[in-house]
Amino acid sequence: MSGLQLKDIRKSYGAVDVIHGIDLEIKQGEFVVFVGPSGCGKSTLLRMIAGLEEISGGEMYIADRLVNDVPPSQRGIAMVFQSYALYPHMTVYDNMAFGMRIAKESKEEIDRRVRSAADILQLTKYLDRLPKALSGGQRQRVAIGRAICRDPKVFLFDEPLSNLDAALRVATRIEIAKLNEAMADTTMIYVTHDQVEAMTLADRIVVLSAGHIEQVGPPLELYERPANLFVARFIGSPAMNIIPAKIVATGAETTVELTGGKRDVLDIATAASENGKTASFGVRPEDLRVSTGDSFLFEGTVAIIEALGEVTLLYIEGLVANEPIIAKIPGILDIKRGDKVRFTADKAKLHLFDASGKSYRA
Ligand SMILES: Nc1ncnc2c1ncn2[C@@H]1O[C@H](COP(=O)(O)OP(=O)(O)OP(=O)(O)O)[C@@H](O)[C@H]1O
Repeated sequence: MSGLQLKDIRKSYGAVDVIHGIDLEIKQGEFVVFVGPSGCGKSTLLRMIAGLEEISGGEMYIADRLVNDVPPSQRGIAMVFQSYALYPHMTVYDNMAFGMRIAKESKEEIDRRVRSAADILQLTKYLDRLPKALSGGQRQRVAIGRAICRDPKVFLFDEPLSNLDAALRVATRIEIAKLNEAMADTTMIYVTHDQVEAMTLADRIVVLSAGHIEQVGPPLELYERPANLFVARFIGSPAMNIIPAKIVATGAETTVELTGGKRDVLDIATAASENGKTASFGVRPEDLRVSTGDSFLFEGTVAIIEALGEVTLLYIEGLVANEPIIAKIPGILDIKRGDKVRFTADKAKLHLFDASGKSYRA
């Protein structure tokens, strides 16, 4: 049984098209994270799944039932927002029980579900408290608990951790990961700006840009094999370094000439027709190593050093105009500002994209 199916889903506000035809199948029990730059349509898509926004075109199925015209309350979904929206005058217990009381569930069933949700979220000892006597993280857990009590088929999260401070974010993120394990049959869809949340929580990440899907896949697949420049730059922090290049030899391996004239051989196959074309050479900051020998990918002058103890970030100038190349090297380095440094990386970690941004590896 399919958890959720989106077929050519579209959204327009008047004459403005914001979602341009999304096709996506989400399995029951899967945890899917939507990421993308501000304004790409993540929230709009989530709100269409919830039934809070009308669908302008296409078909949406939840558990194999067409839901385009089904009201939110009958879709079997529960949504958790960044603002927890608890009732301030009600205890934690009553906040969690509220929806079930409206739905006229029996007292016993309400009690069973509230206590089970409180147990999963470690809220049992707070059940008699009012929201004002809870921390932000605890309040967000109550909001999640309230959603669990509805026993949804699909759980939607719209940046649920963005109002929490750093330590609480981590703790609540771990709670959500545990919740996902405890509710293995419940499909979860999660919108975030946070790379770590996306990478750690998702079974699959959906990268959106300007109302369409750029790539869908497990987090490490997107990290290791981005299908295009957009995904390469979006997944990973600091972002992948991109150096303009020209293809000068093709075949099972490809030789490129970087801006500045250095030639490198990549173990990426290209067709003869690609010879002479402009391309983008990519390497992640954490994949770069300082080279002491004659073999290196490129060299540049160190403009800024950020020594964080655990790692050192080197900002290298002289290769790409107005955009330093960043190297993230473990430990503390004996390198000074102004030093000329050569860098290398494993061949398997190098990326090459064509002029339209498509990866030659994919
Ligand atoms: N009611 C509306 N009328 C017109 N345009 C809208 C409306 N709501 C959203 N939009 C537009 O739709 C696009 C998608 O918005 P949406 O909020 O889904 O983006 P998002 O990816 O969630 O952004 P953010 O990360 O900033 O929350 C944006 O360009 C936005 O300006």
